[in-house]
Amino acid sequence: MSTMGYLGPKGSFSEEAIHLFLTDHSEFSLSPPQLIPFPTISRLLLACEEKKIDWAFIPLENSTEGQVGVTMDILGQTEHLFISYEFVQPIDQCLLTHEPMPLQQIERIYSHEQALGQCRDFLETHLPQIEQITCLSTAEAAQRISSIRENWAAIGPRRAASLYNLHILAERIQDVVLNPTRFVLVGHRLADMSDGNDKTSLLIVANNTPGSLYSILGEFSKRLINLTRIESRPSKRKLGEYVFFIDVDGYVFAPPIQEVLWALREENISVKLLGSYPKALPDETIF
Ligand SMILES: O=C(O)C(=O)C[C@]1(C(=O)O)C=C[C@@H](O)C=C1
Repeated sequence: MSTMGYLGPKGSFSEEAIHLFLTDHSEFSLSPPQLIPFPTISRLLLACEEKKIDWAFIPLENSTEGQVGVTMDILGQTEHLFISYEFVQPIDQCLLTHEPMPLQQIERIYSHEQALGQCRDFLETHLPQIEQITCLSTAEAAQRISSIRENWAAIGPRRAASLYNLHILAERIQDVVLNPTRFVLVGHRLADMSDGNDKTSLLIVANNTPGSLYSILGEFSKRLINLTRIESRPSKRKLGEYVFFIDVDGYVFAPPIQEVLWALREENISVKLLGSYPKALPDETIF
């Protein structure tokens, strides 16, 4: 039986998404993986890198709050991991308490930083000046408040309420109704080419010289390769130095992408392949 890790404990958005992902992907149905919760995304990815687990299912970005920095940084540092699938899941945030109570009675609010960020307007409007406590996941927040009978609240998934015996005081409190998160499944080998609807994720370290990013993007543009995402993260070496996460349409062994990789190598630009995998959503989908 294979093993698949996720950000736990039970009742996290990651756990909810992993179940839906597995239902959608029949290739896992003959022999469903054993699901293993991890307390942090770093530990999860490092366990996968060290081959203690076969797969890691991790959040990468959210439409409201943006990139999950830790996922991007560690994916950039690991050497033997590839993104094999992506999965997009709508996220509805709930306000969870022990029992029904007026909002004004809440004294503290616990959640994961992504969830707090996704509900910033709600918190500013309805719970200004309330102490916010950042937890390792939304489910960990629900678990923490469930064991202490204070006027504390957690923000997290609806399912966490039933698992941790909490009351749902408010639903869909995220600032934007459509609030999808993109998760990726990371494993040890490059995925095979699919039916032609693949994308390739690359990490590119641009030189800090005039026009460097422009010339990198030019290599894709010259070959009519469509870029679907470009994000930067600090290089962590020097203030103002960045690395770029670029997603492009196509499988990595497609000749135009191979030509770009050769051209960049000739310009001494370092490129790391993060994976080539089937796109989760058709191009025209607006979430
Ligand atoms: O805290 C959780 O429940 C998670 O699974 C993590 C996470 C994230 O890091 O993006 C997953 C989906 C939501 O966007 C909020 C939190």
